[in-house]
Amino acid sequence: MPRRPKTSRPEPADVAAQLLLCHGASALCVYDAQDRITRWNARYPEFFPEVAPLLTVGLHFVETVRPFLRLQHPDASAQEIEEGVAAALRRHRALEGPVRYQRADGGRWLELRMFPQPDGGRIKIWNDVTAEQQAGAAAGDRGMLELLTVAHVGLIVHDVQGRLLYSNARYFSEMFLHVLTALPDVRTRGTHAAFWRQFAEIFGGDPAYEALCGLPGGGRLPRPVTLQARTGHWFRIAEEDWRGGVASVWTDVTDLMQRGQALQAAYGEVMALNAQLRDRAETDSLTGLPNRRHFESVLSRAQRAVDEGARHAVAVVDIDRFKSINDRFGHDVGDRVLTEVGRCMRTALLPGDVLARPGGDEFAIVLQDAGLDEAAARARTLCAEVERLSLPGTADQAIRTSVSVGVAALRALGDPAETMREADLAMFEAKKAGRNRVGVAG
Ligand SMILES: Nc1nc2c(ncn2[C@@H]2O[C@H](COP(=O)(O)OP(=O)(O)OP(=O)(O)O)[C@@H](O)[C@H]2O)c(=O)[nH]1
Repeated sequence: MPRRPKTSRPEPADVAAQLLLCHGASALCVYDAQDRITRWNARYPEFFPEVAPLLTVGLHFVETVRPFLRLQHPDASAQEIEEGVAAALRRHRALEGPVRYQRADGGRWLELRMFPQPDGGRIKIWNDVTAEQQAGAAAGDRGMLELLTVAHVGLIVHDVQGRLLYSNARYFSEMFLHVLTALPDVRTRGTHAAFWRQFAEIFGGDPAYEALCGLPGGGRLPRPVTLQARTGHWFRIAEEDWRGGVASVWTDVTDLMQRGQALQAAYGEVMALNAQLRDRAETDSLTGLPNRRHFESVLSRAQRAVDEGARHAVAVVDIDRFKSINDRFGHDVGDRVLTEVGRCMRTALLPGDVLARPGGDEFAIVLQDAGLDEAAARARTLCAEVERLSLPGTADQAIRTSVSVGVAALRALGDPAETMREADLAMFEAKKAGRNRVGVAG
């Protein structure tokens, strides 16, 4: 469905007026700050026939009251009429909540609402509630409707033909405006079905609103929906069958949604912190390599893979005569040597190999996809790379170092700790044989 251009957005107050201009069931009259009539809809003169012949833009409120009072009180003096007019003007200006009254001529029962406008003027809306008032059975509903007038939900009821029957002040003054500011043309479409149809047209393409587009003929929502108006407010809308028509209840859930989002953000932060803690618990802080704990879980995984047919080997690496580096250059330089040897070996290994620093000047490796020969060859590469490493010790003296390595192959259904001990022994053999070399277990 094509979207309508949203360039000529009406002002909320204007939209409010438009809404009632189109809803046949209500009379609407707009007054400026000086209580002069600026707009009205077709129902207004129908509701107030005595005003009809006078109606012009700029007609003052009191001019609408005077003829009515004269009609109702033909024997009243001019002063009494003027007192009545003044009282009516005071009520007009002081009106706040909805008022339900019967016209003094004994005709319609009306429910009057006033919506103050930013320019100091006001919109007055009258609903004809005669039928409801007269139906004895409706007495209970009336109480309920009065309750809903002050409730924190928006309520709108459409009759069996889909025409607006009732809307409480909250729905109209607060909630509907959030949506209506985005609806450019409500004038020609007054029914419930038309509302949803237009709603779908405007918001089509947005998944939250797509659900609404699927309504058959704009009929009642099959289940409640929560959606965000273009103003940022969130609404939960639930619709129920009501005497052949539809009752729609709009609840502003902005607060709830914002709290939910804040909660979700906090949950995300906690999860990120947990991940950080887990990382820290498994990382050697000096070299950034996996620590003993991490290595043990990698070793167990490698053993399980070998049990299932893979070929992996392990290696134990020990820096040669590391104590003397510490003694000659200090502990800080010793630390840097550990870090650099670690970095050098990491670069020399294959990406799938896992290099860890379990502690001291010792490293441990799981060599992926390697039998004993392959493992020994990769270990010899490590020795050669570390031997080439040159690190600044003092101003005039570079540090050269080497490593001794022991390798062993993981055996299917074997004990990985036992294999590590074998690699350790092979490393000691390499040390005994003169260092800077590889010992092979078995
Ligand atoms: N700078 C530094 N030194 C450490 C660290 N952990 C252990 N060491 C030192 O590393 C040295 C290990 O020495 P050994 O393995 O006993 O012997 P070596 O000097 O390496 O000699 P060989 O192993 O026989 O070649 C000890 O002096 C420890 O104090 C560390 O985190 N930083």
